Amino acid sequence: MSGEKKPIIQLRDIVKTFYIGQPNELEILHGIDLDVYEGEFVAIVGESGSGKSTLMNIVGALDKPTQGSYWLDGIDMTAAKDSELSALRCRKIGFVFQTFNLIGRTSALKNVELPMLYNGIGAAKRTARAKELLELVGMEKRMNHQPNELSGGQKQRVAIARAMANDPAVLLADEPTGALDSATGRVVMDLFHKLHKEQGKTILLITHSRELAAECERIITIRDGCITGEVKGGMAQ
Ligand SMILES: Nc1ncnc2c1ncn2[C@@H]1O[C@H](COP(=O)(O)OP(=O)(O)OP(=O)(O)O)[C@@H](O)[C@H]1O
Repeated sequence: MSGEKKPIIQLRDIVKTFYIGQPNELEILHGIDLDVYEGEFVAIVGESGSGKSTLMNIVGALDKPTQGSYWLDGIDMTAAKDSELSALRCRKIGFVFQTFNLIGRTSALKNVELPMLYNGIGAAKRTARAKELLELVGMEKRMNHQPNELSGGQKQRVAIARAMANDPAVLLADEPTGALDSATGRVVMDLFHKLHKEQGKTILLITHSRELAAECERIITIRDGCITGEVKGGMAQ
């Protein structure tokens, strides 16, 4: 139907159990249902150990649920073979981690080019897009610097440019400001707002910060592996 928003992420009855040696198993997620719509900026909050990263790993196709179904941008991710998942991850998901996870001993530019290299994009196009993205995040003057020559906030801006490289369906950010002081965290959060507003990016943000979560459109609370609350944030109309 026209005017209706398209769900980008659809999770149904997601259960995740970890086997910690026979006969013990630990059920961490107990039947999560969640829809995230195209262009939404959603925060996931919850106490330490509540299952946020476990859920993110499933959404990011880094891990499979024990039970339930997961559709990403119209693709049944639970039916995808392991051999297909890495290509899907590369094209559909942009990851931003607390600890940046940039490749050392290579430039910011090459770091941003890397996901495009994996995606089979030619050298000239890769470099041009990486430069554009570094400009978008205000890092064009540092494109030849290696990660160890950058501040934490600068590293995170490069990591965000890298996450955007293949124009993913969704940006997954797991505590992206967790290793930054509050002023630098503010710059990074403003960058997510910019990508959301100007590029219409769908963003799923895990944060411990209730203040940052309150800036998003929707705030989902996870407690002991269940979604226990959902409220509109400051950005919601
Ligand atoms: N591979 C694993 N094997 C066994 N237990 C695990 C595994 N991964 C996570 N857990 C357990 O699952 C629970 C949820 O962990 P998770 O990392 O998802 O929490 P979180 O909400 O992201 O916490 P934090 O905010 O501290 O990062 C924890 O009790 C953790 O010990």
